[in-house]
Amino acid sequence: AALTKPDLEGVRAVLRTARQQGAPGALARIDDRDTVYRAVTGVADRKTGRTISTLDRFRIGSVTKTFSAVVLLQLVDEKKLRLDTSVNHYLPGLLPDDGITVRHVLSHRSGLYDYTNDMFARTVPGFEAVRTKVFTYRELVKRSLRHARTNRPGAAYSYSNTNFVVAGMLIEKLTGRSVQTAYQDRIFEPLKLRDTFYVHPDTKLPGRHARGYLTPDTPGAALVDATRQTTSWAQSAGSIISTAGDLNTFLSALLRGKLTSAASLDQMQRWWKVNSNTSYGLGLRRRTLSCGVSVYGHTGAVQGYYTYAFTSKDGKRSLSAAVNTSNNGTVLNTMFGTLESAFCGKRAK
Ligand SMILES: CC1(C)S[C@@H]2[C@H](NC(=O)CCCC[C@H](NC(=O)C[NH3+])C(=O)[O-])C(=O)N2[C@H]1C(=O)[O-]
Repeated sequence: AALTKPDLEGVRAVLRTARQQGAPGALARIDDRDTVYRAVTGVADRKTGRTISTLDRFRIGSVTKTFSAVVLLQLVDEKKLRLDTSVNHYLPGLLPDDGITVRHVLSHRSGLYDYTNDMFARTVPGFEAVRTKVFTYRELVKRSLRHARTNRPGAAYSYSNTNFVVAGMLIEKLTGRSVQTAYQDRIFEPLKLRDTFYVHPDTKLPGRHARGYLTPDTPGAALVDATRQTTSWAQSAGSIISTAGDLNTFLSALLRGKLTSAASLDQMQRWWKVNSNTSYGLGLRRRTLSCGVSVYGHTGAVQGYYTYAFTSKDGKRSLSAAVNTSNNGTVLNTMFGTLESAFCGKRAK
């Protein structure tokens, strides 16, 4: 059934609320077939007061995981990788359990502990300790393996950044090139995502961008400008920089079958139930909204930025929304409302 018209006023109201709840700036862009809707409120830069724009680039956090999953599914299409084969077959000796397969990793069912739990237990000290650090993939996996696994391979969903660090290692091993080259050659270039970059370990966001502000754990404490960081703690799990428009192009192309075979897109959508309205496939989330419409994409949380990037089943309507703050659960929850307004339209009065 055709979607009801997006409720742009509803999106604007959500962004205003997010700003009242502590986001310096908020933006949203809906691409609905050939119609573009834009909404912004607040500032990209608290010092200069520059108004935020949907043209501003920002860190997309774990929306990066969908890009990494797409590259690996393209390698499946090229017969270089099998989803139900052990990770250790491709990366001998990496993991302590040969039973962990590529599919377990991409669906957060490997049981590998999330090293960021330790790293960011205390938000600002944790961030300051790593913001200029450069980690190897192996160092990050090693941090994870200091802990017991959360579940037997395949037995349960347990979100872990470690899984998409392993995904990055698989990409580099199987292509013989960096993940930056893989993203650029396989996704950014073909889709002409001119505002999308993987610059790790450079700390700067290229060109026009929103500055990101980390909310400290202490209520009322001043925001911390977190814009400059290597994001080396994240890499193939969370280091891509993009814009709302490019993310909409990416997710629409993905769901319209432009990036992988139909068989691989089906594999990405073999859903594991996370809670009553959310399921996870392979680097892809499905959210079922109050109006019964399901949307497909990912969310992201990286110091200074929250992102929602989702598209309809046929890829014809996409919404990306972002705020330039993080560690503010109220704002993260409020921003879910952009999905409701974009895909469910005006609430029936
Ligand atoms: C599951 C999530 C929300 S968390 C996960 C990943 N981001 C991280 O793991 C970083 C978490 C620390 C970020 C930091 N928080 C703290 O330090 C809290 N002590 C902040 O808010 O800036 C990402 O992105 N994912 C989101 C996702 O997939 O939606």
